[in-house]
Amino acid sequence: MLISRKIEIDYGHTLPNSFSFCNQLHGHRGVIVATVEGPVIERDGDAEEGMVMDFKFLRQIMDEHIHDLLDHGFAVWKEDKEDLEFILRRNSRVLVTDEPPTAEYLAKWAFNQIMGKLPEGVTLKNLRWYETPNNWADYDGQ
Ligand SMILES: Nc1nc2c(c(=O)[nH]1)N=C([C@H](O)[C@H](O)COP(=O)(O)OP(=O)(O)OP(=O)(O)O)CN2
Repeated sequence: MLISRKIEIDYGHTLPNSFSFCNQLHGHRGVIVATVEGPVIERDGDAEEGMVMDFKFLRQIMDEHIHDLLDHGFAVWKEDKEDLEFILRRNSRVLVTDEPPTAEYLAKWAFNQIMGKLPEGVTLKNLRWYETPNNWADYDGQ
């Protein structure tokens, strides 16, 4: 059985080599959807009986390992020296990325952030990162 949980964060980024306005310092209301798979718990009297896992716990994992690292923060590429220097001076919440902080990169980053944090028997199947309501990336670990 698959279940999904969505969280939303506000973050800034820039793609310095982009030919479009994405090369500006700008922000997004990111929407992040984690889809996990596991058996439905059937233990009588278990607080999670009838669930793959409690949505509440999935949210806690996403909040701690994604939201709390980037919400109201800025994702900046390590090679983008000029912006990196400014952002590190200006912001206390900064995600320094190995590659340009595209939706693709952030989907992979978020997947890896929560992959090993799930309960036994529950696996992360997909991480969807909406950069805008119309633009998103999916990462399934491949
Ligand atoms: N494959 C990717 N393409 C682009 C990315 C990306 O992460 N992966 N990012 C950007 C920009 O950061 C930009 O924020 C998105 O630009 P745009 O397509 O103009 O988004 P809009 O929300 O303005 O588009 P709508 O169609 O109005 O939703 C660019 N490309």
